Amino acid sequence: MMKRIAVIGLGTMGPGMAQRLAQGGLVVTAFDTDGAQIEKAKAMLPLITGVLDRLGITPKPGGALHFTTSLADAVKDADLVIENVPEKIEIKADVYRALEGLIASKTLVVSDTSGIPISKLQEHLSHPERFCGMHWSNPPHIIPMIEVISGAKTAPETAKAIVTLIEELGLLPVVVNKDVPGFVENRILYALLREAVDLVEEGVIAPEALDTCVSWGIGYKLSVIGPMALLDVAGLDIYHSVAGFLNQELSTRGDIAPFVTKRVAEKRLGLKTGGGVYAYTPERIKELGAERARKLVAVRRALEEKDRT
Ligand SMILES: NC(=O)c1ccc[n+]([C@@H]2O[C@H](COP(=O)([O-])OP(=O)(O)OC[C@H]3O[C@@H](n4cnc5c(N)ncnc54)[C@H](O)[C@@H]3O)[C@@H](O)[C@H]2O)c1
Ligand SMILES: Cc1ncc(CO)c(C(=O)O)c1O
Repeated sequence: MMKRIAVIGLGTMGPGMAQRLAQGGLVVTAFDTDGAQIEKAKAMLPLITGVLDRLGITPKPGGALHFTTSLADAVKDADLVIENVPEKIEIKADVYRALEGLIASKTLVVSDTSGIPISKLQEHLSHPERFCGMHWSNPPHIIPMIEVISGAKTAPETAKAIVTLIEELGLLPVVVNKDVPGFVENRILYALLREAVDLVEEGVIAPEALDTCVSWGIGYKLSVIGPMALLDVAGLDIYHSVAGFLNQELSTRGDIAPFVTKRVAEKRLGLKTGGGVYAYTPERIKELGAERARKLVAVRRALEEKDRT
């Protein structure tokens, strides 16, 4: 049974992930090279714990969350190290190299990478057998599904231990069988986002209308009926007929749409810069954060409701 977990990198994902683990009874120590990120994480905790409370996730005894500015302190006696630094191989590799002299060879290491192949990341570890992917979704304290991805050199017991940890937390492990870029969730998400951005860029629909179309149409339905089950609901004959002409019409671009590259070049990145697809005031960002957390909690409670007998 794991007891001590180190979270390396706070940012967007780290605070929610660390608190969720702590409330699962683990002793978590979070480290970030940027002290401001540690302060920001501490300031987020009341909101995060409030949401976990509304989800009915009561803190298990023995859990704790500490913050440190020392990597060595963070990983001391850790059973598991969760790497959660930016999605750049070179930054991740630097962390793995720094870990080598600080952790026991039995300590498991996972990456929250959104889609870098685990086998590629394993090239930077002297003990690749103890490394796998543990891909959380944002916000990590609310979304229960976590992908577990083995690389070519991952020992089966490593992946099994991560699956067991996720189950013991009352979360939903999804084992991805092949170490493909983007794994499963993000391949589906990025196919959808590519199509959505192209439709907006081509003037087929405005961003707000697209969001309404997807959130209150297919998004709503998919939260209850998964894609493969939906094939049976719609009828595979319907899919066969529609895909017969539609598949050749869908976006297959291999580059990134100017709609996105333009905004990135102008540092219009979204909530983190006050504007991206939409414009936001600081007050609106706070309102949206609370509103979306409340709605995600309500939807999750509905989805977890056991079928009424
Ligand atoms: N943002 C998402 O929606 C999301 C969801 C799931 C997974 N991920 C993945 O999780 C990882 C982190 O994503 P994020 O959005 O939290 O990133 P982020 O850029 O918001 O945060 C990364 C944090 O790492 C810190 N950092 C940078 N170098 C470091 C180092 N050497 N040691 C310790 N800390 C360091 C930064 O100061 C920052 O606080 C990425 O691989 C990302 O693809 C992101
Ligand atoms: C746009 C985007 N990219 C990556 C991820 C997760 O790796 C997410 C998410 O978790 O929501 C995302 O929205």
